[in-house]
Amino acid sequence: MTTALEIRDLTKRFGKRPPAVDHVSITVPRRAIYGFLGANGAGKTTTLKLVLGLLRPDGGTIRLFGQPRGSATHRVGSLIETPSLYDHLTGRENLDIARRLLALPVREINRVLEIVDLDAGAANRRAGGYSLGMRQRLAIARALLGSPRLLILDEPANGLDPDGIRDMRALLRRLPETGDMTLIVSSHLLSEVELVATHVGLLHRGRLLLESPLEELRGGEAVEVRTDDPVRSARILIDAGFAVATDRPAEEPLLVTGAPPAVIAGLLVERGQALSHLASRRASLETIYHDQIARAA
Ligand SMILES: Nc1ncnc2c1ncn2[C@@H]1O[C@H](COP(=O)(O)OP(=O)(O)OP(=O)(O)O)[C@@H](O)[C@H]1O
Repeated sequence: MTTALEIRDLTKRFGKRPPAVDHVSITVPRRAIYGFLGANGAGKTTTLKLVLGLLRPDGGTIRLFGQPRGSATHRVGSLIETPSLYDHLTGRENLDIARRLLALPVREINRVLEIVDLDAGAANRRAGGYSLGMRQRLAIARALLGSPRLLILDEPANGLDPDGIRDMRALLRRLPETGDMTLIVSSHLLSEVELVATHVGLLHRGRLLLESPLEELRGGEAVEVRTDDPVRSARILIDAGFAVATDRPAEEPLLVTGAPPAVIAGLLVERGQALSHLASRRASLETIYHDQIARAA
């Protein structure tokens, strides 16, 4: 069995508005770090809450490690929205409450503290005095109690300063190495996801626009093109079936995907466009993201 999470045709409506999650199908392979992307309101949190059983779906199925969600015996750890901690208790005491509820041995606390890199000094201080980054790490430590095989983190880097973001990145990279663990990380920070994810899924207005291993996605080259008439050049390229990023500042070169540089140059020159710059660039997740959103519009 190689799939940690398999979602088919999942739908969730709130009242009479268009569905927040609209026939979404997602496959997360085991041991993946799955970057779940989408703008604010795309439906990421709703999807994750459905996976966790915090909301009831209107349609569709969710399977965890090959079993229907409700009967899955594997523990799923999660951090959804801001961590709720007991501020008057120390980090260690916060973990101990959760540990008792799960009937786990005391040594479990040191294990998870070590993974999230909270040292004894920090663990013995009151959580109320923690920085946001430390709070996030403590909440992740709590989610790791009992060694869940699937860990779901909703925007774990939200609100963190650059140091906090760097620490979180290192932690996310480390997690799958701590055991047979699969990670789903929702985020709108594309550059962050790019640095940690093995797979990405892109949600847009409740629909899944794209799902792919990150490497496959980035395999496509992006080509920068500058001509004396970028609007006309873009039209020529789009009409020829190539993707042109449409949301870049006018002074930036056009960014084209879907063909090698020579083909793009050949087409533009053939159509009378004066080419002043042509450079090949590895497509960033940001380019791919905006390209996909533009296609869906
Ligand atoms: N409990 C609720 N009642 C009504 N509408 C809701 C509820 N929860 C979410 N929604 C709506 O569903 C849509 C998707 O929201 P969701 O929070 O899942 O998006 P998201 O991708 O997680 O965005 P964000 O990054 O802002 O958290 C939004 O239009 C939101 O207003």
